[in-house]
Parts: sequence; C-alpha cells; structure tokens
Amino acid sequence: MSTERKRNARLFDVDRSSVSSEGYSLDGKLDSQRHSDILQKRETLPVRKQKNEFLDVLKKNQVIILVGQTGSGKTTQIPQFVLEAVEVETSVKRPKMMVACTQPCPVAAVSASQRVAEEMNVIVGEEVGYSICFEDNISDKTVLKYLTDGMLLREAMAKPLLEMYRVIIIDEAHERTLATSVLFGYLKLVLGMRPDLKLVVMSATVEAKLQDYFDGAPLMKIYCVHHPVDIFYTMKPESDFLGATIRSVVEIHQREEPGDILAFLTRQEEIEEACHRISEEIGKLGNKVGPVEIVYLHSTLPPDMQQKIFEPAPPPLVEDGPPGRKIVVSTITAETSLSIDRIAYVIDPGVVEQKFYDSRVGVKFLMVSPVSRDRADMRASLAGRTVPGKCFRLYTERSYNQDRHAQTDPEILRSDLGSIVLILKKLEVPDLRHFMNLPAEEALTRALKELSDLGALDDKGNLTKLGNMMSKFPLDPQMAKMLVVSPGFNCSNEILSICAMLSGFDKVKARFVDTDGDYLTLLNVYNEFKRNKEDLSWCDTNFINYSVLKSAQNVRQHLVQCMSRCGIEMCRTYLYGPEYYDNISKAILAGYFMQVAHLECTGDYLTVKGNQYVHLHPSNFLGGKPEWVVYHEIVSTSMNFIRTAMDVRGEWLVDIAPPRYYLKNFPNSEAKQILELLEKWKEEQRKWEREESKNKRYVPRKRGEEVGSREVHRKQEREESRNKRYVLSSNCAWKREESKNKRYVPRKRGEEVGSREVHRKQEREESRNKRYVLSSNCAWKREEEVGSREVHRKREREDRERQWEERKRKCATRKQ
Ligand SMILES: Nc1ncnc2c1ncn2[C@@H]1O[C@H](COP(=O)(O)OP(=O)(O)OP(=O)(O)O)[C@@H](O)[C@H]1O
Repeated sequence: MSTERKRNARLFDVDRSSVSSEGYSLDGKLDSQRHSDILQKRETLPVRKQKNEFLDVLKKNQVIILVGQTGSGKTTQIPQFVLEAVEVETSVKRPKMMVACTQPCPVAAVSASQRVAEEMNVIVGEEVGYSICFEDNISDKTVLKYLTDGMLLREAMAKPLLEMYRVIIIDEAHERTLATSVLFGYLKLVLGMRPDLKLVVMSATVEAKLQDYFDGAPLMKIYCVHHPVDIFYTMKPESDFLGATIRSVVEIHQREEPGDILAFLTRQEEIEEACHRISEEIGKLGNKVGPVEIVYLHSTLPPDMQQKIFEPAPPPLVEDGPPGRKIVVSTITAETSLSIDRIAYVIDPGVVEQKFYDSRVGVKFLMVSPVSRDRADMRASLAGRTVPGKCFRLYTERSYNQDRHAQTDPEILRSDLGSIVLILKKLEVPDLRHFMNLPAEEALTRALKELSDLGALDDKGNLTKLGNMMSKFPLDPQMAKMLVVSPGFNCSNEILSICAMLSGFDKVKARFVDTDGDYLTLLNVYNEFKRNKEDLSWCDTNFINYSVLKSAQNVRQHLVQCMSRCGIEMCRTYLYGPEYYDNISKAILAGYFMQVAHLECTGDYLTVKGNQYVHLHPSNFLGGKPEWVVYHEIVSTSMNFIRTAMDVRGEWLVDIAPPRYYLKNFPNSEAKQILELLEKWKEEQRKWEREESKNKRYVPRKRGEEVGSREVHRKQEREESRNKRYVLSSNCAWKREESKNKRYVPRKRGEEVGSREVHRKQEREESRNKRYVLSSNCAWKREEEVGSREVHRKREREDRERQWEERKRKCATRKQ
C-alpha cells in the first residue's frame, strides 16, 4: 500500500494559496469549502456503508457482481474503493496498470469522470480520465479511466489481454447493451488467461443469469432506503404524448409541492421543442408561480451542458415567494446512466425511441415503441430516490398491465451485428456463438454475409485486407468501407467530412441545400462552417448548433488520425469540377450499396434490402423524386421513411456492388427488370473488353519485338507519368501527342514550366469555366456557353420528372 499512500498525498495536495472565488482554484482544482461539501455529500451515499464488505469480497474473488439501486453511488464510489484496494502503479513506477469502468453511453462516462475528479480533487484527464468514441481525455498519470463499453472492446483489438488494466468494472449491466453483452463473453476468455485481472459487474437489478455465467461469482447487494412513490395513470390513452407531457409539467409546477420534475421524451428535436413550449407556458403565468430552470438531456449533449442537470433549482424570486423548480426533459439517458438528485415528479409518456434491426429482411429501423414494464418501474423509482415522489404515467393502467413486455430485449437481440462481428473477427474469437445472450443464428449468418458482400471477409470467413482496415474505424462497416475506398474515387476529404457530420448532425438546413442529396447538404454545412472560421455568430445566424459542428470537427480529426495510421491517402475532388458530384456519390454507394431504393410505378420507393415500400422523409431536399436513391437510415413513425438520401444512377449500381448483388436481392419488380438490362449490358461490355485485351499485345518503343502484356504496359505508363514534367505552351493549352506512349507535349514547343500537378490545376480551372449546352437531340454536350453545372442538373431533374410523369401515365393506362 505504499504506492497508494504516495498517490493519495499527491492527489489531495491542493495549493490553497491560489484559490479563486468561484469554487475552483487557479490550477483547475476545487477550493477547500466546495471540496469538503462534496466529500460530505458522498459520505451519505448508501454504498459508502458497505465499503469494507466490498473490499473484502473483491480481495477473495476474481469476479464479483454488485447490485444496487440507481443513485446508490456505484458508478462514482466503487472505482475509488478499487483504487484504494489494489496496487495501481503510477507513472513513476512502470508498467502502469489502471482501473477501467465502462459506461453504456458517452454522456455517462464523461459525467462520472468529472464527478470523481472533483471528489479526488484532481483535474479530469490527469489521474482520472475518460475515453469515448472520438474523444480521449487521459494522460500518463491516469489511473482510473471511465470509458464506453464499445471503447473497451476496441482497446482489446490493440491489446487482446487488456494488460493495461488491473481491474475492469462493467457498470449498468442491466442495460444489456450490445457491447456489454459481447464484453462478458470476451472477458470470460481473458479472465481464464489472466489470473491477476479482476472483474466487477455492477447492475441496478438482480441478474441471476450473470451469476451462472460467471461460474457462481458472489453477488453483493447495496442496501438503499427508498421513499414511497404514488403512481397515477390517465383514464384514456393519450395520442399526443408531447402535448400531454408539456401540460403535465405546467400543471405540476402550478399545483404541486416543491420538488424537481423529470419528464421523458423520445428524441432530441422533441425535447428541444418541449423545453421551448414549457418555458413559454410558464412565462405566461407570471409571478403567480416560482422561477424555473429548464434543462434538457440527451446522449449527445456536450459535457458543459450535461453538468446543468446537477445544479440546484433556482431560489424564489422574492423572499417568501413561490419556490423555484428544476425541470429536466430527457431521453432514456436519465433512466439509469445519470442519477439526478431531488427529483420528486416523474412524467412518463410510456414510449421510447429505439434502434431495431430486422435480420430477416436486413433493415435497420429507428422506432418509437412502448416502454417495457421494467423500464416504466425504473422511471417511477427515480421520483423516490431522495424524497417521496409521484409518477404520472401518460397511459392507462390497462396498457401497463396488458400491452407491454415485462422486460426490454437485450440490444444484441435487436441489433445489426456487423460491427461487432468485425471486431470479434479481428480479435480472432474462435466461436462467435460462445457469447452470452446468443443472438438468433439468422442474425449472425446475415452479419457474416453482409461483411462478405462488403469485401471485409473472404470465402473462408477470414478477415481480408480491406476488412482489417475497416475494423480499425469506430464506425459501422458500411461507413468504414465508404471511407477506406474513398481515395479510389478521389474524394477522401469530402467523405471524411460527411462521415463526421453523419455521426451527430442530422438536421438538414434549407439554406445549404444541395438538391443532389442530403449528404452533400451536410458537406456544404461543414465546409461553410470552416470557411467562416468556425464562427459562433455564423452558427447562430444560420440556426445551426455550434457544439454539434465542433463535435463533428473533432470526429473528423479522429478519423484523419485513423486514416493516417492505416496509410490511407488523403485527396480531394475539385469542388467545381464536373466529377465532384459523381465521385462523392460513387464513394457513398461503395459503402452503402445495400441501402438503395428504386422509385416504383406506384410512386413509392422499394428498398433492395428487405423489399420494403418506403417514402422520402419530409426533411429531405432532393429535387423531385429520383429513380434510384441511396439512403442512410429508415425511420419508422406513421410510415416508413428513408432519411438522408442521395440521387444515384442505375449504371453505377451494377458497377459498384458485387456482381449480381441486386438481382439476387430484388423481388420481381420494375427495378429488377431495369437492373437485369443494366447487368446484361455491363456483362457484354466486360466480355468485349476481355476479348480486346486478350488479342492486344504491346510493342516496345523500338519497333519490332513484342515485350509484354497490358499489365506491363500500364506499369510502364504509371512510372513514366510519375517522372513526367509538363510544359506549358504559348496558348496555355495541353495536347496529347498521338503516340503510343501518350505523352503530353505543348502545342508549340516551349520551356518546361511545371509538373503533373500544374497540369491538373490547369485542367481543373478549365473545367470550372466550362459550361453546358443543350444539343438538338436533348442530350447535354459541353460546348458553347449557356449555363452552369446547376443549370445542367436542373435540366436533368426536369427531364427525370417528365419521364416519371410519363411512366405514371403509362401505368395508369395499363391498369385501366
Ligand atoms: N457529474 C456529477 N455532478 C454532480 N453530482 C453527481 C455527478 N455524477 C453523479 N453525481 C451524484 O453522485 C451520486 C451518486 O451517483 P452514482 O452515479 O455514483 O450512482 P449510481 O448508483 O451509480 O447510479 P446509476 O446506476 O444511475 O449510475 C448521485 O447523488 C448523483 O446525483
């Protein structure tokens, strides 16, 4: 324990001379008053009373399961107990061994590390740090690391035995996220190989299966006092749960005793709207009611805004006036990941937005569905954590008892397993079915099939070179492939920005719309943000969330690092060049060729995966209804909508997807007929090319003997091109000499002025100035100046719409 004593002395040594007035000293640590308040508060947490018991069990066992209600202090206290109990080496003494504590979502990891850093009076990122997808805040000094469960799996790819950790704590096991379920299986293997490693599994509910899974590991319960909670139901079902939630909040604030309110809603936009309307409604009540602090919470909220949920309610406006109240409007994030004190009223509309994956048809859905009974009980219990409370359920008692599942399915049973299978393949896990909560065989088979269609797995199911690279990106396999292959389409820079924007920014802004597709709109927003030097006021003027863009920028930086580690080339496609749109669309299609839909006669889109009829989401800004679209996700509300879509061409589909992919997947439909024709045409072309190439032989520079095949010739061409220097002719135009070797020469011989780069730049400039004209047969031809790229696209769209109307008319006639 000598190391421990030394470490404590360093951690808690605060320089009191530099204390500032806001509760923090100049070195970023807490002042003594605030620190002692925090320490006093933590002493009241139920888990503190069982510290010795816990340490005793931990000492004697390799695995321990700990069960305690939310708010009992598991997340913040147990890792600190562990730090005291085990010999964690500091930076002074190598090799370093840390304590890891996993959380199901990034918000929880950041918040817990902040709180524990405050309790230990250190700066976040030093002794206590966090690591979440696209953000690390750790240093050589870090001994306690909060990280998402997904990040721990990724760390295992680099160090399969997780040698850097002495103790691993898996928190919120009851959430049964996909990564946590897989971690259980993986850690069981690692524990067998590393007797020195200890595992603590923490859960808010008793999970009997867990004990069996870890060969009868001891289960320890934390005893908490819980206050009574009265539950109220509505008399009849509520159809508008957003409106009902807002009304309930306002009524509680007018009529009920003091105490903070927690209201659950489904998604970020809804939460923002609710906060706005609640503030308006309460504002209208004037001084009759106390002041309110309305805060919202969702999983992608930046840390500084998360912290607001822990601040106390505002004081009364005047002495003896009505008391203030804090109102938290949250997604499921507040259910278990973050415990908020002093909540006395919970409003539960009985719905939750969840991701589902239908493995039979291979389609991902984002769906609002009824909460299960165990989740509803969890929500209600939050009202009685620190004071007696009330829970208002905006559904009937009958609905609670009869229409809801007893438990939420573990995520592994309703997820696309692609990313996880890719990680497990990289980890060389021998038997994928070995893991707890074994997914349906079908889901696993589909994931393997999809990865092999993407080119990540070979015929024997082993990781290919492409798959190996894809596994290094913390993205889903489609997105990872799009990024890895983007240099082939000369647009890795643009695809990087699109990936970063897709990871958080989903609201398309009308002002930046590109009618060719929502992906390009996202890219426009990002580019404009950079062009305006990341200016906050620019974001405000354009109603764009500054912090989301900053986080996209951060994601982008991380992806750039991943790219450079993998040796992937960074290149950009010229913004005004004729290939800008084509290159980007093709790269997106290379990753998302499975997410393609065709416009059918009925006016609906038919998806290739799962053959679902879907509609374009109202938030899209595509010009008209393109014949083929590639989309990012399906959102299921009143109908199935495809969100974030882009117009693509039929011939690209057969070029980019694996051969016959669409023909195998599409049912007998219009789309299939078109694709069959395209495939046939493509096959003919390939055959012709093969024959051509078979007969063709190349000759050396000196006339006469044959020296090699097409390959040899190409290699030679590449080498020549690398060394080639370009010259600029007097009239600044470039011409290819009609020789076999196709070298560039000036029209008139002149001095040498530049390399291949100069030549490219010139080509780009030419292309920027080039304009389109309509030839007599309604095909577009580049010649005299009549319009820009935009005009050209507009005409193309109009043509398409005309064709579409024509097709609809024909269909109607056929039906008659
Ligand atoms: N970032 C923070 N700022 C202020 N208080 C916090 C913060 N994080 C946690 N707390 C407080 O610390 C106490 C213990 O929370 P902790 O998260 O450790 O409980 P828990 O048992 O792990 O609950 P859960 O299962 O919800 O994580 C709670 O009263 C909580 O409000």
